[in-house]
Amino acid sequence: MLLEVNHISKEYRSGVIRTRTVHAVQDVCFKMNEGEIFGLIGGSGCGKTTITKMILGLLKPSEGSILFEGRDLTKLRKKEWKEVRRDIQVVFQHPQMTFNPRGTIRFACTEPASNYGLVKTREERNRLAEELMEQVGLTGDQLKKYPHEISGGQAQRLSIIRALSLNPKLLICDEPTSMLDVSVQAQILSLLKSKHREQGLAMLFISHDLEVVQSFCSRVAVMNEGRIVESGTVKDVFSNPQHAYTKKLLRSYMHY
Ligand SMILES: Nc1ncnc2c1ncn2[C@@H]1O[C@H](COP(=O)(O)OP(=O)(O)OP(=O)(O)O)[C@@H](O)[C@H]1O
Repeated sequence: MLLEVNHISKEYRSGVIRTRTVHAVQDVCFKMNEGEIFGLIGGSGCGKTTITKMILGLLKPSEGSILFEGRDLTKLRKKEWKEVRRDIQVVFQHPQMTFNPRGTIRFACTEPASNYGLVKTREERNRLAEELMEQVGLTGDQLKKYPHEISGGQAQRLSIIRALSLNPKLLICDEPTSMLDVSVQAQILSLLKSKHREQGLAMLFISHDLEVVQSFCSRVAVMNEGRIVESGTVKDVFSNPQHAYTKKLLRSYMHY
């Protein structure tokens, strides 16, 4: 088993005078096999990003455990996290935000591999940058540009390819195509699919785009108000939804 999310919950407390508790994630469980593409769907505010942040160690669950290859991520020390984070990479909705705005594309491409000492010399960095650019169909002269000077689709392709330069076992895709127009979406999905095939990459694919999830994922979990209300193979969930919320979600998608 690659990832086991066991009964995790997360509460946020906000407000100073009138404190308010938001139960963002409640008793969520799911498992992912090596090389699997697992979809997480649900409406806005249902807790998808909170789950992502907990898997990445950016937030600590209030309860529960997250096992990655059998290691409990909620108990790792900072130094141990650096090792694990090489195996768990993430692609966000807004790729530009993941790049340092003052660094060139050349710097952005090679930053993760440099941080892990995979490329050391200037020549190695340049070679890697050119290789990565080629893989996403960008030309060498774009290496001198800054992140804001390339298109959203180009930036997303780069953020994927640079995350994959570390050869991770799990890629978390948090709404990776929702800001892009349809033709660019297709390019991103085909890039992800080919990496899944070539590298046996597992993906946790978070999206509210049911069409994409249906064509891309093998299993899916449906979230509503912080809880998983239903999960199963994409085929079963989409053809025979059991929970009222799933039926409602699918009705708007395929006139169920
Ligand atoms: N830092 C925070 N403080 C207080 N409440 C928060 C915080 N972050 C998220 N929440 C609340 O927790 C709930 C879950 O948020 P989360 O961002 O995980 O949902 P989501 O499914 O990713 O939503 P979206 O699709 O809109 O990004 C929401 O009600 C949100 O308002």
